[in-house]
Amino acid sequence: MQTLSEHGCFGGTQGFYKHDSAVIGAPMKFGVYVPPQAKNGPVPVLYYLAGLTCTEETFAIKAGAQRVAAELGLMLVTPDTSPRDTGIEGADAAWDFGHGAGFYLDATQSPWSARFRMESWVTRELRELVAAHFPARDDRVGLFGHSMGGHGALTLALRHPGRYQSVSAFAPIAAPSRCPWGEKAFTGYLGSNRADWAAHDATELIAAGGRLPPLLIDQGLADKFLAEQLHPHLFEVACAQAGQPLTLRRHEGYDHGYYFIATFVEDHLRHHAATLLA
Ligand SMILES: N[C@@H](CCC(=O)N[C@@H](CSC=O)C(=O)NCC(=O)O)C(=O)O
Repeated sequence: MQTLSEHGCFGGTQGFYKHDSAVIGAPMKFGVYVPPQAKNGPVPVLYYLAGLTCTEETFAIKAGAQRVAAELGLMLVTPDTSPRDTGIEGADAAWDFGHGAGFYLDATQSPWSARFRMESWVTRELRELVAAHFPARDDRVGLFGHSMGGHGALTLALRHPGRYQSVSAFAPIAAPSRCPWGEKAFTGYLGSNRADWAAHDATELIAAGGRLPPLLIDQGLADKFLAEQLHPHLFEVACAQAGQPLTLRRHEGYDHGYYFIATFVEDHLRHHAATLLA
């Protein structure tokens, strides 16, 4: 593991790192905020999965989460959103597919399947790396994310029961099989058989019996992607029918960006802390 940079932040350290990923077969970057409490022993860890076009730096720079993470004693881990510089033809052709748009799944379709293995990287390899190199409690791990990363948080927690003790999302792509972003990504990464998509669709996974810890989701009502891409109402119905506890908060005047996330990020950290620090 290579340290790219480290910065003092609210008594802890915000760092950015790179390692040679075996599952992806290429270097991968990630950020870690280590709170001051980690000087006294391992602390709970909260993974944040970012959205389309973002990097491992976006949340660390824009969300302003470190102050509350330092108060609560939570480590924050921010993975990059895809492999980079893969050389795969078409990987830079669009902002919603390929580089910066890994969708937190392991692609099954060539040529993407050779490198785009974000699910294995985030849930297994990166987690083992963080547990080995940072004062992290691997038995107290939460997961949240935004948009594509909100989809990732919901689906990875559903696909790996018991691995994440707390889950939340900002404006997640909540029914990806039924929106243009998800249809494009799933066709490219998983193929055109829609039956294969359900295992990566949070709404379908809940309907099929998947369960999560009580969920917090925030959604801005001035979000330009809400009507066409996000479909939280479909996820809400699936949760209600399944008895999945969900607090879905809709906020007038908030769009899809990081001003929205910065406004509500403290609530999400406290939601996770209530479980991870209990
Ligand atoms: N380039 C796009 C806008 C891309 C965008 O809005 N990305 C979102 C995530 S969208 C879903 O995953 C984001 O988080 N961007 C980073 C930011 O700093 O806001 C366009 O042209 O509309």
